Parts: sequence; structure tokens; C-alpha cells
Amino acid sequence: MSKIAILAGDGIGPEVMDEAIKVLDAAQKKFDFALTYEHADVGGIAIDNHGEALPASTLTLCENSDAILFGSVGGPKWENLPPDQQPERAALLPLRKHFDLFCNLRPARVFKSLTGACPLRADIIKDGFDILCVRELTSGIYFGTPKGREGEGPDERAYDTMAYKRSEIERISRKAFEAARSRRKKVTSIDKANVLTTMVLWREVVTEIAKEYPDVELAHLYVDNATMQLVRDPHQFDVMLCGNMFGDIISDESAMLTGSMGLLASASINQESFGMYEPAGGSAPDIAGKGIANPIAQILSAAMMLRHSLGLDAAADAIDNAVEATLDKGVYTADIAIDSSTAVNTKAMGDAIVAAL
Ligand SMILES: NC(=O)C1=CN([C@@H]2O[C@H](COP(=O)(O)OP(=O)(O)OC[C@H]3O[C@@H](n4cnc5c(N)ncnc54)[C@H](O)[C@@H]3O)[C@@H](O)[C@H]2O)C=CC1
Ligand SMILES: CC(C)CC(=O)C(=O)O
Ligand SMILES: [Mg+2]
Repeated sequence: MSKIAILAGDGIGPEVMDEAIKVLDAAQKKFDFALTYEHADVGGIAIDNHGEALPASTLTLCENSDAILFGSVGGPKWENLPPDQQPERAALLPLRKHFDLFCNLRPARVFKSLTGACPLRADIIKDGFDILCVRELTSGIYFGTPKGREGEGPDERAYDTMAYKRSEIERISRKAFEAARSRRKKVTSIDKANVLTTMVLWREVVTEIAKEYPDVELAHLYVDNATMQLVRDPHQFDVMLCGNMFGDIISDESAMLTGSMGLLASASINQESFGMYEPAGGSAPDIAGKGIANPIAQILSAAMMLRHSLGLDAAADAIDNAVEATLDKGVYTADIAIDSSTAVNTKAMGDAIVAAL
């Protein structure tokens, strides 16, 4: 019996989480394993209910669980709080840091039946694409110190620090090369070594680690070129190895290439394979409460949880296949439907995936 901490969070989080739990329930019946769920507040809802974005009780629940299934946090209601009290900075980043979830895996591939939802020309995606963004998640500019704000008037200034330790680059690089070994054996490291000293070290260390993996090809790209190459020819990429901020940006871009932000799952894992599983997108305040969000990113994140933290590969594969079969049947939420009059809602998409499973 594995215990799952369910942190649905804000905006569309609870809506898509309900569907992921439905799919996990169906997978348990089919594959004969047992999960227990315990729900806790995180993010804006936790600020409203407990006065802080990451209550101690939520953190304790996560510590006592086998994995965390996370929705999303943040939204306009909490945007005017002091920055260090806002859901993203006071809950999401501390959770990642607390559990040392340095390895963020964000797989983006175009489903055959969704090539029409990809914003690229048909001739560019005729060969499809299958990219794994391996993003460093607990360091870089999101965590570097000092960060702050000082002075006033025209001299007022604000600053953040981008810093990486050699050991941090080494461990995420190894994850990228290991992942590439079971894929198409190519790592493209994304940096800005022509301008940033941190990225000079990044490139040096990635190049050194590559020597441990002579069977894997290594290429380096500056991030500006990489974002351009991604829309010019996504098929050229296998594993994209990125620091925290560049991976954040590249993964949103690759999500849209698959057809929608609502399709991109992610796993945030530590060295012991403990993980938090979360859609790559956010709380989507523009569609929250309407019941129309695409639950697939949350459902595929749940599948990643079964695979990476619970060793239930067959069940994870079955969920992946059920999602693909559902899309093949032409069941689309509004974000991926070419003809919006045929779009189904969040719940109907979840039901269709359960039926396919
Ligand atoms: N992991 C997390 O909890 C994250 C939280 N955020 C927070 O979420 C809030 C909104 O951020 P945005 O920049 O608007 O990014 P967002 O990812 O929430 O939304 C961007 C666009 O993608 C669409 N979208 C996202 N998920 C979707 C889904 N499942 N189905 C259909 N459409 C979907 C939204 O409707 C919106 O048009 C902010 O407070 C932000 O800080 C943003 C990213 C990650
Ligand atoms: C608070 C942000 C770092 C969350 C985000 O945009 C992400 O992880 O993709
Ligand atoms: Mg992001």
C-alpha cells in the first residue's frame, strides 16, 4: 500500500486532480495495487485557510508519503502579497528544495492525432518529435542568493543571482545522459556560455560528464538559438539538458508544440527517486472554475509517479496508452479541439481515459 500526498492547489488544480485520481483508481483495479490518498492545502488555498502557503501539516504529510501528486498554485488573488509570501515562492519552490527534487523531467511528444493542434507547419512536424527536457530544479537563478531590492527613485534596483555548483551540474548532467541512453542517445545542453559565467562552468562540466557516456552524442546550443531551433525543427532534439530558468521556458515552448500547455506532464525527483509529480503548466486562472481544463497533463503526471517512484511501469504504460487511444478516438478538450463545438469538458475527458483503460 503506497501513500500519496494529494496537493491540488489553486485554479484548475483541483479540477484536473479529480480526473487524475479517477484514472489512478481505475489503474489500481486493473493492475491490482493499492494507493491511499491524503489531501492537504497548498498555495493560495492554504494562505486562505491557514495563513501560509506551505503549512507545517502539509509538509509533514509529504514527508510521510511515498510520493506527492501536485496540481498547481498561484493566481491573481495572491499576486499582490509580498513576493516571499506568494504561493509560487512560499510553497512550490520550498517543496522542491526541501525534498532536493533537483531533476525535473518534462517529456514532450506530438501525438499522431494531435498534429493538427501543433502550431507548426505540417511539413515541419511530418516526422513528429519526441523530446525530453531534463531541467535542473533546485538551484540556478530561482534559488541563488543574494536576491533583493533596494534604494528608491531612479536608483531603485532589484537583483537575483544565477549560481551553479559543479556538483549540481554534474548530477543533473548524469540524469540527462542516463535518460538519453534509453532513448535516441543525444543530449543537447542549453546554455548562454557566451555571456554568463555560470554557463561557462555549466558547459565545461557537461562536457566532462559526457566522457562517462561515450555512446551518447553531446551538442551545445545557446538558449536563444535553442528556442528558435525548437520551432524550426523540433525533430532534431532528443534530450534537452537545461538549467532551472531555461528549462522552465523551453518546456512551455515544447508543451505548445505538442498542442497545448494542458498536455505536458512532469516528474520532479531526487536521488532516492522520491518525487513530486506536477503538470508543467500553472493554475490557468483564465479558464479556472469553468470545468474545461485539459486533465491530460495531470493524468500523465500521475502515470510518471507510478513509473518513477512506485515502480509500477505496466500501469504507467497503460495510462499513457489510454490517453493516446482517447485522443485517437477524437476526444478533445477545448484547448486541443480544432472545431471547438465538438470539445468535451474536463470530466468527460477523464471518463473517456478511464473507459480506454
Ligand atoms: N507549477 C505551478 O504551480 C505553476 C504555477 N504557475 C502560476 O499559475 C498562474 C498562472 O500562470 P500563467 O502564466 O497564466 O501560466 P499557466 O500555465 O497557468 O497558463 C498559461 C496558458 O495555458 C493554458 N493552460 C494551462 N494549463 C492548461 C490546461 N490544463 N488545459 C487547458 N489550458 C491550459 C491557460 O489557460 C493559459 O492560457 C500564476 O500565478 C503562475 O505563477 C505557473 C506555472 C507553474
Ligand atoms: C514558480 C515557477 C518556477 C513554476 C514554473 O513555472 C514551472 O515549474 O514550470
Ligand atoms: Mg513554468
